[in-house]
Amino acid sequence: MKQYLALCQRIVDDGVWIENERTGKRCLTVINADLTYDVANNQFPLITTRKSFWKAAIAELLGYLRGYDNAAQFRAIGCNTWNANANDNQAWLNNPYRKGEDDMGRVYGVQGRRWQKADGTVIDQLKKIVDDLTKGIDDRGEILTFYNPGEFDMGCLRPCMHTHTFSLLGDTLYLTSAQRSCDVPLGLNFNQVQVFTLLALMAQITGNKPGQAYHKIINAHIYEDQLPLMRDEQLARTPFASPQLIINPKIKSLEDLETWVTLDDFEVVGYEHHAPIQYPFSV
Ligand SMILES: Nc1nc(=O)c2c([nH]1)NC[C@@H]1CN(c3ccc(C(=O)N[C@@H](CCC(=O)O)C(=O)O)cc3)CN21
Ligand SMILES: O=c1ccn([C@H]2C[C@H](O)[C@@H](COP(=O)(O)O)O2)c(=O)[nH]1
Repeated sequence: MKQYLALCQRIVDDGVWIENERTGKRCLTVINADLTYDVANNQFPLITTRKSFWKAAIAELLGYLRGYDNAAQFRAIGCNTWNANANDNQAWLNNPYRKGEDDMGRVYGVQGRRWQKADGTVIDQLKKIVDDLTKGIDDRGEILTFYNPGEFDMGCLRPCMHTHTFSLLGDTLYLTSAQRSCDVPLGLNFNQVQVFTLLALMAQITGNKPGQAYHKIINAHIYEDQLPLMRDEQLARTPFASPQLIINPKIKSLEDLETWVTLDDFEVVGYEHHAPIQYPFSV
């Protein structure tokens, strides 16, 4: 939590105003932030200086791992975060690849589970990684990447947290997640939860112990219309201690994640938080 607040404060103190053409808004921006989450000791990095809707963040991650490509699929498992990008962005609405209401196109999990090869076959990146880690193999290329420049024009948004690299030292699993662009008040609140949960889940289903998760962010920003709430409200609050994430131990395989897992299989204990803050969202 302290590292999150330190990043917010750094943006407020040292950020540079940058015009963003896609959203038509200015963002206060810094370059490069490195966050570390202690998954080994279950220090769940949930924001405590406002109420965090962590279940939606885990649902979003679950949708990525399942290869979802439609905002209705995300809604069905308890996540509303893709409605606006799928249905309210004019550039995507005009895009001939958009297949209709709620379609997100070839983003995130589509690339992770069904990366299209030139010969017509597909690559399931996640399955290869799970199979290797289960056998104790780290070939130094256990990389799940959603970043496919050849298909950017076929999706509603380029992936922000785009590459997850897994590493094994003995039977301890590490994760390094790379993010090119980060909406710190809204997106990072979710992304921290996702990096932590991804390592915890992958360790659990591959029979390894979780170690640390490293989250590397390139462009970290606060949109102009979010700044007063962050500077004057959220940053004035004193954080509480980290809660813990409890994952149903019956989740034992990738197939479990794909088939029966729901948000009821995740629980947070010891979550003390301040009042909610509703930040404006930019499409
Ligand atoms: N401008 C922008 N920021 C983002 O963080 C973002 C995008 N766009 N587009 C793609 C996804 C969607 N994400 C989102 C979208 C909405 C919320 C959001 O509204 N969160 C609220 C409440 C969520 C709820 O009630 O479930 C929050 O207070 O955190 C968070 C992340 C993250 N990503
Ligand atoms: O997981 C996510 C997804 C998106 N974001 C934010 C970062 C930016 O504010 C926008 C994406 O805009 P681009 O113009 O494509 O950079 O969404 C996030 O923080 N986390």
